[in-house]
Amino acid sequence: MKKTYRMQRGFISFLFIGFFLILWFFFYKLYPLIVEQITIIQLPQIESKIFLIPVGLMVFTLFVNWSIRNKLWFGLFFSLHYYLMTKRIRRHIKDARFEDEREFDNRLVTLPKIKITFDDNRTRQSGKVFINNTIKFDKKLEDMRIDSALKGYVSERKYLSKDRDWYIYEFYSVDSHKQLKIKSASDLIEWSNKTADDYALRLDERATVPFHHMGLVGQTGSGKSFFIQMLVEQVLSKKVSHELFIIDPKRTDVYQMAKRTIGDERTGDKTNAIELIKQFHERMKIRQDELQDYFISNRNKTYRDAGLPALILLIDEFGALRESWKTLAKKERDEVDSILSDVAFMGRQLGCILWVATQQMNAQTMPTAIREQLVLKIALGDSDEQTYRTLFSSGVDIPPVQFTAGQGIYSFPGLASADKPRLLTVPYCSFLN
Ligand SMILES: Nc1ncnc2c1ncn2[C@@H]1O[C@H](COP(=O)(O)OP(=O)(O)OP(=O)(O)O)[C@@H](O)[C@H]1O
Repeated sequence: MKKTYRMQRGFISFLFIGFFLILWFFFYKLYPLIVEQITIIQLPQIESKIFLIPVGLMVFTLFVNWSIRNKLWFGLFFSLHYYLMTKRIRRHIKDARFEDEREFDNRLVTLPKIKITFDDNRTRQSGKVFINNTIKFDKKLEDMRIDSALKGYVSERKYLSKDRDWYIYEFYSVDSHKQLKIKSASDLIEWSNKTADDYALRLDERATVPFHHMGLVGQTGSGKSFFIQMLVEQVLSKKVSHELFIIDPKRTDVYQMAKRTIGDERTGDKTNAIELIKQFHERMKIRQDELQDYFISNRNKTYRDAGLPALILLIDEFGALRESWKTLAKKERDEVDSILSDVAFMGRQLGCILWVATQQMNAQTMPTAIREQLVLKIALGDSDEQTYRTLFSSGVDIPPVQFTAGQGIYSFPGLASADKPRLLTVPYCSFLN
């Protein structure tokens, strides 16, 4: 087994303490007996306590050292926690056999420096692990995950610090990812209003995002319908009267909910999906004309500044819907694609927002022109590699967590990049059942 310098120093310290304790014991218990027995020569009197001095000093030094390293000034529980966490990570790094070159086999290793910071030192629900980036370890650290060393936590994202001196692992406690349960629509609205304004949505405890084009993926049972319904509830509760257009080709829960909440006129299924999309596009064109003058005199402003509500087009099961268009003439298919691309491209500033939800995503099910504009990206439950890569980015780093219904990952500019999405834990809205 590999030894580290720190282990060696600890070993020597305890050897030192043991040695002086034995001396002390000898002069305290045995030596007086020997003095009594041996009468030929007069043995000197030796004060046994003197041997306790180096022991005391050593223990004191070790304690001070430990306290500084584990930040005892934050309290004993904090220190113990800090100590155990760093110990596990150090062991993890050591076992990853960083020194695998044969020639080092019988040498001691120095592990990279490790620091841990918590966002809140008392609750310690989330924080960051910093691992020093040294030339010797660079390549290994780059591939290393530390999840198995984080007991009770999951590592969410990993990146190199700006100065490239540290590898940073953000982590969250497994407990803090327990799902919030919301019992009524009014509780949902109250919860949402704590962080979201009239043009924003609250996704989970940590994430609140302004209205934007959204790509949502999730297999059956991933909680996609619940999530959509939660968003719709929020949109409809706003003081600004936003308008929703909802297409659910399979007529599932979302369709029923849409009919109930926004009425038949703006609810579609497979049969009238294209019609509704065109209708939405018409509304966008009207708005474009309306806002033309406004935009000329108000640069860098959006529909919001003009006091207009958002128009949101939600298409559920987009992959399946598009598949069903295969039977249409090519011209017609191209027309719908170009309308949707137009909405995706122009809509944001005009307040014509596109939400597409689908089970799987690949280059065939989702045209690039649309996909590239889906700024808010969400994957609920476990998805396949291709779906993740298509939705987020080809080099996406997925946290190794088993997602249950309502859990997943998201990216949004400024909150989490598409390379390193963050964990999302959607509250469970029991009233939707
Ligand atoms: N946020 C959540 N937290 C906990 N459980 C959830 C959450 N959302 C959904 N669920 C549970 O998961 C089940 C499936 O959810 P939902 O119907 O939304 O999935 P789905 O992905 O739309 O699947 P389907 O395509 O079959 O409709 C629900 O019955 C619900 O009990």
